[in-house]
Amino acid sequence: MLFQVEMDVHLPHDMPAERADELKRVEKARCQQLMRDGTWRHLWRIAGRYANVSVFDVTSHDALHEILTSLPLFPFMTMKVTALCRHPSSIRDDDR
Ligand SMILES: O=C(O)C[C@H]1C=CC(=O)O1
Repeated sequence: MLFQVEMDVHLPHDMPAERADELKRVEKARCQQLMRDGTWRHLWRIAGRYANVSVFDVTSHDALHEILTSLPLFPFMTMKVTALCRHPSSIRDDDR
């Protein structure tokens, strides 16, 4: 099951820089682990914002919820989730 997830990051302005850097470091490691295993299919920065648009490939809604809520930056992000389905004109076999 594919889902588009738009994530907006809102780190508190008074968060110490070392704490923010550490959160970003562990978030990056987790993200790249999920990308390597095929769960986090796409990751794009939204130009001009501390936000991304991502595509996740998961087995269930519950699996997506578990992944998103366990991200290190989850407490500091707002997320918008959109279910995706195959477009009839797509030429990509893995778009499902
Ligand atoms: O930077 C972001 O968009 C937030 C988050 C998503 C991947 C990652 O490494 O951090």
